[in-house]
Amino acid sequence: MTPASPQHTMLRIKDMGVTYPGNVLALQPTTIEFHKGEFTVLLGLSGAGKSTLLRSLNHLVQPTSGQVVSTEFGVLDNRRTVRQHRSRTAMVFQHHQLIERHTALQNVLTGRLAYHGTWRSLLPLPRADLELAYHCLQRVGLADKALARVDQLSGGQQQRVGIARALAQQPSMILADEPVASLDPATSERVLGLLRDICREDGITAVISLHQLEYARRFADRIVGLANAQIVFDAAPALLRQEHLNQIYHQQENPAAGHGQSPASPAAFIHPTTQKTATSQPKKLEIAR
Ligand SMILES: Nc1ncnc2c1ncn2[C@@H]1O[C@H](COP(=O)(O)OP(=O)(O)OP(=O)(O)O)[C@@H](O)[C@H]1O
Repeated sequence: MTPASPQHTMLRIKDMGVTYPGNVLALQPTTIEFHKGEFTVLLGLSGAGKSTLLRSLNHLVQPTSGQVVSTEFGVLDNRRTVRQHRSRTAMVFQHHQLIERHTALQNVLTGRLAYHGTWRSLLPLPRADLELAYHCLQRVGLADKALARVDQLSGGQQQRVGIARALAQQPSMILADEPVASLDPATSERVLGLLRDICREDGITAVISLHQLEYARRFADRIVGLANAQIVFDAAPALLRQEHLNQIYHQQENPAAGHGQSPASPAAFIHPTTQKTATSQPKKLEIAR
């Protein structure tokens, strides 16, 4: 696939910051764009702010400053645009969040609920929804498990049901928060490969948080590295060097420097498409811990 270009911006984050109650600064005011069809991996230590950034993209976490702007629906500053944006933004969770006693097909069908009003969703869903749900299960290789209860499926199969449910939503964007954290390495690779291939085929913009650097290198079109509540790297995987990893993982070149302080050198922001390098001086961090 041709790398996504800036002209195909899906979502713009403008000076968006998140401070949780208790004055916990989880995300410094951040400006970043996500492009159509791009598979972006968020990397960073635990507590760096990956989930906060990811979940604020559809206001599952409410930003405390700045804006999220959807190219399709506009600024997410009212319930209507948030609802419209969420209807086209599917989520994949670490622990699947499936209804265990229900079948795979029933779970995938819940991906259609965003398209129906509250009252309509109490009734059986239309046949077209059923066919779409089955097709989504076929795409993740689980057509033969459509009528199996999900608590009888393996962890990897359950996550594939989670992906099928996301696809049933016919999303333009998928947000996946550590989707392979509970899976063994072979299953993780299969699930991530499947997700990446489907997103490519359908031109879905994906933002995925991961802990595994090797998967980020292998599957991502773009890596966004976070440390201490701010972005310290944003570029294609091929441009990720040891110095950037030191920043993301807080490894100080000067061992006398304290662990967890802000990076000593400017962070690299290399546009994944143009591969031009610019530098941005990291702001001084004042993070309540
Ligand atoms: N609901 C909350 N209330 C208060 N503080 C929170 C809340 N959620 C997260 N935090 C704090 O915000 C910071 C960023 O957390 P976040 O979950 O975004 O990090 P992360 O990089 O996703 O970590 P992990 O990889 O462990 O999931 C952390 O200091 C965390 O303790």
